[in-house]
Amino acid sequence: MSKLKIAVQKSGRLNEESMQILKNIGISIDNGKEQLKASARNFPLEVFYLRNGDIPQYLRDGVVDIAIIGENVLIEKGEDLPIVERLGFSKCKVSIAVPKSSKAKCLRDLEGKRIATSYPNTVNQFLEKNKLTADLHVISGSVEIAPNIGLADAICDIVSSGSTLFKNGLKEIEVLLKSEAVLAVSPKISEENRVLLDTIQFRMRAVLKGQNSKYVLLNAPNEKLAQIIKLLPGMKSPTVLPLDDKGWSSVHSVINENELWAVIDALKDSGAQGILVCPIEKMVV
Ligand SMILES: Nc1ncnc2c1ncn2[C@@H]1O[C@H](COP(=O)(O)OP(=O)(O)OP(=O)(O)O)[C@@H](O)[C@H]1O
Ligand SMILES: O=P(O)(O)OC[C@H]1O[C@H](OP(=O)(O)OP(=O)(O)O)[C@H](O)[C@@H]1O
Ligand SMILES: [Mg+2]
Repeated sequence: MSKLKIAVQKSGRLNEESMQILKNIGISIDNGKEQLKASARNFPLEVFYLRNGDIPQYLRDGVVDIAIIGENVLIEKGEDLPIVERLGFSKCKVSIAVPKSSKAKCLRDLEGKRIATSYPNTVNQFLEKNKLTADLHVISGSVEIAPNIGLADAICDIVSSGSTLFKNGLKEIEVLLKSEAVLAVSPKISEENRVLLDTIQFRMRAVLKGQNSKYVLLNAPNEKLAQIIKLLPGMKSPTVLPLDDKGWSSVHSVINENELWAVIDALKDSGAQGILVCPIEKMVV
């Protein structure tokens, strides 16, 4: 029987959450991180532990069928590779920053200047689009130090909380792209393995949808029910059950996490009491 081959980052920021997603979709991996390759016990899946930056080439060559990878790395090295799922973690930006004392306020002020980066293709594409030229210095890490040691006038690197920029006396002047972990696919995946991928994607969507939603239970006086139900769309419509206390009902529904607090405020204003919010593990719609 054919096995689906998935690449995950061997170690680093993506590893833990990538393995957690596989666990959440019910796949248990024999612990073989040291072996660089491991098999799933209960699904036809092989896990390859690789460097994030090497994964686009492995996908292109068909060495692996799918991968959990930073979108920024795909934009830098694998724009030809399709993304089939956005996984919602490792969110970051790729930005241009300059020393706080610099007069440069936007990309235009960097014409002819030196930019240090680990993302040369991303920077070059952006410069070309804006009809600018700059002198790129490609370095593989600790990019934020480059202006302080006189190597560059600006940098282009990953920004998340902004604390690395702050600690190095830099300010962001341009966001080139926003990134998160994604599921990417090899153009060489076989038909047989695509069927396995469909199963993985179905399960991942159920987990992601669950993570973005909350199960809400509340008590409401019956005369306020109509108003309260209007605030709660639910998966189909809210469940309404009578309470032992005559004149009261229990209302159950599902709410998107982004809207949660606004809806709770409205529910309270409409007379809802005893509001409980519970996590949802999986949600199949
Ligand atoms: N500070 C951050 N906050 C959020 N996400 C980040 C941050 N830094 C990196 N990432 C994301 O996590 C991915 C992996 O980053 P990490 O630093 O672990 O590895 P890397 O050095 O880019 O890759 P490699 O595995 O090739 O060594 C990045 O490609 C990016 O998508
Ligand atoms: O805005 P912040 O929250 O400070 O995050 C940004 C920093 O995080 C990443 O480095 P990382 O810690 O992964 O180290 P690395 O350069 O060794 O990969 C990235 O290269 C930035 O330096
Ligand atoms: Mg890093």
